[in-house]
Amino acid sequence: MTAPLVVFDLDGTMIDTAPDLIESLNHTIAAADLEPVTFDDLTHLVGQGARVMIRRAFALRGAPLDEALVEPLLERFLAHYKAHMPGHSRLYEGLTDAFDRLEAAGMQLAVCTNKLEQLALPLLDKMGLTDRFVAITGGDTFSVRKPDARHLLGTIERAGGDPKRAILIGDSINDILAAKNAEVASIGVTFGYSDVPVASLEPGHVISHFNQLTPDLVTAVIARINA
Ligand SMILES: O=C(O)COP(=O)(O)O
Ligand SMILES: [Mg+2]
Repeated sequence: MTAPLVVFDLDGTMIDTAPDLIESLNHTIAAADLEPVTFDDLTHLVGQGARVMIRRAFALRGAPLDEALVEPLLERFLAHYKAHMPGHSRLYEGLTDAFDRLEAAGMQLAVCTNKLEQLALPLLDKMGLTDRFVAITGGDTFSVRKPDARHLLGTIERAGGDPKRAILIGDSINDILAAKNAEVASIGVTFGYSDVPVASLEPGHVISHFNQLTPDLVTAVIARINA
């Protein structure tokens, strides 16, 4: 039988990237004289990748955004983020111990993030995580991204997994909706960047620390969705 596959979101789930996202976004929008954003703002801005984050920051400030400036602003963001990577980013507590437990139980790990590949791949590398995963997909790996089911299903396919024996661990509506759209099990984490309580999105289960992420929990939440 196919090994169970545990698919992780990146920003706000495995890695606390908020300080770096905020710094790079503020550097970007400063070019248009927009006021800096805060962590609370970020929870409304993040989730659909850097391009959408920039667009949402302009909307937040009520500033018109000239379409011709979107790509130059994105380049400004990417250059700043890459130059400072890994910046202040840190793994959430207990993540690698959870990886060890899941792997020891014969489970495989993968990443499904809306972060662009050119940011996600080097960041995972710098955080020493790349070798853990059988597949890593970003917001531009396919023509669609979370919450579209095809992003998650494409990730599971690349990992050689089975959607009925997979689970997505994520912090935001894009994750939980992608899992629901794909009819894949899900676990929401409370410590990420959701602008609503993750429990209100009705994932299969909610955890507040990675010490709660055990092989038994993964097996139980997957079993429940197939019942
Ligand atoms: O960078 C984003 O906007 C979202 O990234 P995530 O899918 O890893 O949370
Ligand atoms: Mg996230």
